[in-house]
Amino acid sequence: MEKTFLMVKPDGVKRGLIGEIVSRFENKGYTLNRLKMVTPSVEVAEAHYAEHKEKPFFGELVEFLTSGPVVAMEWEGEDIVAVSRLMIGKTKPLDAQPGTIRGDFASTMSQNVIHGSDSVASAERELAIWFAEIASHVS
Ligand SMILES: Nc1ncnc2c1ncn2[C@@H]1O[C@@H]2COP(=O)(O)O[C@H]2[C@H]1O
Repeated sequence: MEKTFLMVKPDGVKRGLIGEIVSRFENKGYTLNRLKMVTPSVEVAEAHYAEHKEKPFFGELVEFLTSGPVVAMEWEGEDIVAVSRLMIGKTKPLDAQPGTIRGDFASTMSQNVIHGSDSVASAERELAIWFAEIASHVS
């Protein structure tokens, strides 16, 4: 069974969307294996967004992710990586279809409520960051 890493970002937590987001994946039939609410350290945020290190918005990404508590989760289910990306919707607000999480709740590219791994390899890498190897840095 496939696993993925999903995270309610600080804006989603502040706006009271944890229950709504968790419900969508529960209603879909997926299994929530692990969940924790933490304010990420800069180290964890930088590790999570390592692939965007050279992007002009990297600093903004890290600053945003460390701005408050997030809900980090491991979910499991058939084809969950691809299906959860469909449920999350596109990053660009103009492309995010109504009915998707971002389509329904996000209006900007930078504060978009939820993160979901984009491949099985990313899911493994991100789950290791948030739940194992450097979990001691998550304060
Ligand atoms: N042009 C951009 N400006 C600011 N943030 C961006 C831009 N493009 C992508 N992002 C953010 O980068 C994040 C990378 O992964 P996420 O799925 O968490 O969500 C993405 C967006 O929030």
